[in-house]
Amino acid sequence: MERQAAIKRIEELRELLNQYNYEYYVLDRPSVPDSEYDRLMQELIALEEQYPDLKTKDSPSQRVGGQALDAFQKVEHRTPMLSLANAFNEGDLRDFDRRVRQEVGDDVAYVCELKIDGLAVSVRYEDGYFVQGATRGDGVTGEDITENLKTIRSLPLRLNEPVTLEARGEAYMPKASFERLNEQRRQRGEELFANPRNAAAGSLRQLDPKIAASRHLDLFVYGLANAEELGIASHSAALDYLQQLGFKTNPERRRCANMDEVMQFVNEWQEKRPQLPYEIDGIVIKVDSFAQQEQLGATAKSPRWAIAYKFPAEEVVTKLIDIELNV
Ligand SMILES: CC(C)(C)c1nc(N2CCN(c3ncccn3)CC2)c2cc(C(N)=O)c(N)nc2n1
Repeated sequence: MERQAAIKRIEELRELLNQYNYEYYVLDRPSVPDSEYDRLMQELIALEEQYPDLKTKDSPSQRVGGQALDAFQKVEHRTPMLSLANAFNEGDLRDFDRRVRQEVGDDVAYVCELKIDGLAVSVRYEDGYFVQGATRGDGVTGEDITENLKTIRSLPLRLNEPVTLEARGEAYMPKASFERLNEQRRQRGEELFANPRNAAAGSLRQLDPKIAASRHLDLFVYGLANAEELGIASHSAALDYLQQLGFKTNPERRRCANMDEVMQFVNEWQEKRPQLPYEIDGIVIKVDSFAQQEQLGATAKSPRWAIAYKFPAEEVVTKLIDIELNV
């Protein structure tokens, strides 16, 4: 194909592949079969090989994984990635609620989110383009896993607006991908992954992005590191904004007016947890208003405006029940 035609065709392919990718991996509503997506991707890769100078950093072809790295570079997080204090029962949550109200008064709302059992990551965008992704690490210094994160189809390579931001999220391996991967490893006599979290961590620590691409990881974003700079007033508004930009946010979040509604959400998801296509290990509860978050501040380790309610470990409970019932 001659150059002018190639320029036009590459542009068409990019638009199509980005749209199909968004429908399939973010909306979970594909409009074309995988075979069509793969065919167009192969055509794009061939044209970019014929005209390498036409390849751009947000091209969908970046998702199949490039050269293997020798090592991961270190990345200093501009804003530290804090930890979360844990709650193990309703009493702990009531104590948290009391401390919050003592500080900010009774007019407080919470946002409840499923606590995805994966690996916390930070992703930076400049003028709308994905430029760097890193693991949480120790909260201050993480590892640059940009090339591996590009293989996560629900991570936009370019946002719907040309904004500069840093988003935080949880990379995870869906249960189905985990079962398929362990079945493959079983057949090859390889060591199995104990759970989807370990599998996701092991996959993102691969130096060869083609291996990461083969693991079908996914990502939910759950926050902005620089929300106040962007003039956003609450956590709910930040999540809505992230969704508008093209990120995948978890749909099962709920804004609660008090701790009774929070407990309802916690109990509901403790029951419904097995039906989810991914593993969760609890519920994260956050004060919604950023002004109130500011008032509450953070300890050296974790915010005073958020807490993680941890579910009892699922597998241990079932094993114990098995032993009891099948003695
Ligand atoms: C921004 C804050 C600090 C409030 C925050 N921090 C989180 N985490 C911190 C501790 N993390 C951590 N990881 C490893 C070692 C120590 N802490 C792992 C992420 C969140 C994790 C999830 C999730 N998993 O679904 C979520 N919906 N919201 C979060 N929000």
